Amino acid sequence: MSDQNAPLPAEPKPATPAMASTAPPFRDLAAVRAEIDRIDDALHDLLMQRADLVAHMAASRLKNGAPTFRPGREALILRRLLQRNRGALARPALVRFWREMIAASLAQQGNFTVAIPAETGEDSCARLARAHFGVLTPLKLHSTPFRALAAVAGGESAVAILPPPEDAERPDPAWWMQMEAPRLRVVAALPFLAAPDASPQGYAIATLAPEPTGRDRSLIRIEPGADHSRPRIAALLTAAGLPPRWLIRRESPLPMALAEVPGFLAEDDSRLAALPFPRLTILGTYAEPEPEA
Ligand SMILES: O=C(O)C(=O)C[C@]1(C(=O)O)C=C[C@@H](O)C=C1
Repeated sequence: MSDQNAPLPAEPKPATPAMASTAPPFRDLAAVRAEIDRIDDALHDLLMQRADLVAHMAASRLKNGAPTFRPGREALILRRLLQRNRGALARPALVRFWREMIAASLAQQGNFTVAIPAETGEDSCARLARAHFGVLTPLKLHSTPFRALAAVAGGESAVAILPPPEDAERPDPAWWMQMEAPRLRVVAALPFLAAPDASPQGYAIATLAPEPTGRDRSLIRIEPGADHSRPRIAALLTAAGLPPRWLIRRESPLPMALAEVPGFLAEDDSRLAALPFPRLTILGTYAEPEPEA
């Protein structure tokens, strides 16, 4: 037997059937479509099983009164799937499918609406809310970000999606300056799939306890002292082991700064104790977004 005809070493077995090649050598269109129908049936069976499990979880009080919306758990699900994603399925498509699926299971577990401030523009909160909570989740429009926050604080909506903070001076206080923390907390940065150095296009705010995911970021609001310029605040945070990814400062109606720092920051974190600011509030902690490509 020549080398050419020698039996080939066995192909390494895929770790799971899902990782097997999905492009068998079909010769005619009808055969490919029959295979697609077979896969659709299998997917549908699994989706029904998933929905039944969620229904069981909701009905059996397995969650024991815990909130329906678990942004940390959602981030962990998506991270795990993105990690195992292979072949032709694009990462944005994968995230799209699962966001719709998760939105469906949120809807299954009770009334779930998203509060957003009325606005226009391509990067609007409505577009982010649709991308994150799917096309069927009801969006409730409010005249201002504060009213959207009040709807969440009052239990009318489960979550608000608000625009990213900007340091441009405006007559009105920004939402982050008046947000009632820790009752309200930033629980997600959107979109979840983003360029590694991109700033979030919006934030999700809810009345939830923080949940670490292993790779998180935290938002801290600082009421600075007289000698705490923006560079000085950045230097103090860095010296304390909390180098800001970004930092903004507003002067009106009161001097206030907001910093995003890497990691999951708890109220009792020793790094906070050393900081000399008159007041510091953790506004939230959330999963670091995953890279698009
Ligand atoms: O794990 C839960 O607690 C669920 O409610 C299930 C589920 C999901 O569909 O996977 C739905 C909503 C939560 O935000 C997180 C996860």
